[in-house]
Amino acid sequence: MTEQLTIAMPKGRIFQEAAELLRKAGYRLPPEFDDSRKLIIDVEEENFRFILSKPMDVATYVEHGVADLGIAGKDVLLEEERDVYEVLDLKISGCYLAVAGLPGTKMNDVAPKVATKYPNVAAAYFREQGEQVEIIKLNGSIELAPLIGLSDRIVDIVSTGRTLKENGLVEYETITAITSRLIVNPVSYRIKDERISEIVNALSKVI
Ligand SMILES: Nc1ncnc2c1ncn2[C@@H]1O[C@H](COP(=O)(O)OP(=O)(O)OP(=O)(O)O)[C@@H](O)[C@H]1O
Ligand SMILES: O=P(O)(O)OC[C@H]1O[C@H](OP(=O)(O)OP(=O)(O)O)[C@H](O)[C@@H]1O
Repeated sequence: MTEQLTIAMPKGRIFQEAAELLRKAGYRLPPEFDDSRKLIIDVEEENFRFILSKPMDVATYVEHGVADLGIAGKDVLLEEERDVYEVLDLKISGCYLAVAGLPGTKMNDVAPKVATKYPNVAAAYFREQGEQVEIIKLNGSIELAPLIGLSDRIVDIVSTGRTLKENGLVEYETITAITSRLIVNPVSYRIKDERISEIVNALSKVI
């Protein structure tokens, strides 16, 4: 009997693409994967336990070792800097992080404000540019901030660009490209190396 692997999956946008990739790699996932409110799904045949968490929390479960593996957006990994190994770029859920704002505007000379869901990434980016900014943490609808005068700029995810366009905002700088990654708990990586290598190899072939 092979040892069980616990895999933290992000609910939301990444989930379907990640499930599709696992299926392509030859893993048989039950119908619950397609339509269920369950947060733990055991797949006995593969000896997998899937836990379904918020995307921002995947790396937390993996760092603490309650999940051996996880699938997380690079944006989350940059923001949280968890103690996990990033072993594979799954090349799914592609998007990028950018600085945006109202067109034809300059950042305020005194204490310019930047609204974002990614305060660490944004602070590091502006520090590297030698610009002192005040970071305002928001949890969503980031594009609202410059429209309503809360901030001069935002740092947010852009995918199709539709949200920026429909809100009359423009992109000023691209920070970095984002895809989803396979992450591993460092202890699991040592003690469950065979099973983990197996899944990494299977996924590598279908990326
Ligand atoms: N257009 C996009 N907007 C946001 N995230 C995207 C986009 N495209 C791909 N992603 C990836 O999906 C992840 C976020 O997924 P999702 O939007 O389902 O979660 P969330 O932001 O926690 O959602 P919620 O709005 O429920 O809090 C990001 O970490 C990123 O890697
Ligand atoms: O370039 P686009 O394809 O328009 O995608 C980018 C938008 O999608 C995300 O928001 P989400 O839909 O997750 O809502 P949120 O603002 O509540 O986080 C992101 O924060 C942008 O607002």
